[in-house]
Amino acid sequence: MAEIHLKSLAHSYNRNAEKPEYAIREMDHVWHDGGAFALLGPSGCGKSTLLNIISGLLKPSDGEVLFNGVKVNDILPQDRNIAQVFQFPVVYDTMSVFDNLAFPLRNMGAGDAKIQSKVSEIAEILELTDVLKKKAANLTADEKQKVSMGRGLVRDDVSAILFDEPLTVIDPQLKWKLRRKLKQIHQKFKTTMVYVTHDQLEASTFADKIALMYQGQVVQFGTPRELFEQPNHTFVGYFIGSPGMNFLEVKRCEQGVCLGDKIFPLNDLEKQALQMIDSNNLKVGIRPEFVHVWDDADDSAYRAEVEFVEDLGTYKIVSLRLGEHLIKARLQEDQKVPKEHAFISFPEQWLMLYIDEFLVAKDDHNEEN
Ligand SMILES: Nc1ncnc2c1ncn2[C@@H]1O[C@H](COP(=O)(O)OP(=O)(O)OP(=O)(O)O)[C@@H](O)[C@H]1O
Repeated sequence: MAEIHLKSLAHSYNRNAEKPEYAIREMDHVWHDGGAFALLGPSGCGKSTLLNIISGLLKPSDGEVLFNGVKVNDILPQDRNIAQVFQFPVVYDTMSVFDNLAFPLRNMGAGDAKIQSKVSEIAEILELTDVLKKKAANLTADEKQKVSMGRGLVRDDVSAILFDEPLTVIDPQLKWKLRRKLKQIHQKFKTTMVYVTHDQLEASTFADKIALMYQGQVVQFGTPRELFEQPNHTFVGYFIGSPGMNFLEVKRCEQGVCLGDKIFPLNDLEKQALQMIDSNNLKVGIRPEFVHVWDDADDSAYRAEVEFVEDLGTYKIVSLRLGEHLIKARLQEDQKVPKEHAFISFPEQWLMLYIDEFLVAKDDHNEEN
């Protein structure tokens, strides 16, 4: 197992072009030894590129990849001791399921007893025991992908296991089950695992920590809760949550920042940041879950017009018009649904200030990044 450090890493597929474009923009990132991580982000943000750089399928144009402090840039993929599971099954059709699973172990010279016990163990977890003797060619697509995953999981001496959207071809029912199984496997073997996905639910159920990528960089690395409660960039706010965070453009005013004639009070750190950074790109962000919706006026509440209500079964999302802004609020099942207008307020604790799209921390306890 290994700690994987990406040091001043950058990658361009057309580095020699007059104006090279960077799929990975310079970044530093550490995947700690033994963690279960998700690499989450929209299509084209650079997830697969990053994974292929770690496994060695791609050589970065700049920077270093370090495994436990040792530079591996020039080490071939097969010598990096990494297992990689791809989006589509990679199995040997002519071999039995047992032989497919045994393949990585035989390659490393494992003895028969070890092969037998590891293959049985992994087959049992992935519910492949009944098909061990079957030819891989005769399996369903789901089963083939389980075999592919099993081949990634069967060795316990790997530095890391990289999963590149491994559940794409899997039936939705089984997807959920396999995610739980992967989590169990991680808890049992504690191998460093990096799981690429563009699905936030998949990332949150699998990973202890999520690296959210945007335009070739990791913009936030934290627990699912940290990404939800304190998105450190407006993109994280938009991308995480369903629906995403509300952002309101605000202006500087004497007591803090203002939306029309309403003042959003700031704490000392936020005020300091506002003084230090000379920018008028100012936004406040609040999650729909934290917007309070009232029937009656109150000093701190804004009157907003109800535009529409979406009923999502166990909760409702109400869209409220406040001047030029459309604000979404999440109402619990038992909450009264406003008809034409409502009063909304934003609890200070959950109101975040963004300057030039970056969060101004409310306190000094910076999360490890
Ligand atoms: N082989 C390649 N040659 C040139 N450009 C590439 C190549 N592979 C990827 N790119 C570009 O690099 C950027 C990052 O792509 P990458 O596939 O890493 O993103 P991704 O986040 O994995 O996307 P997806 O979720 O759609 O797979 C994109 O702009 C893509 O067009």
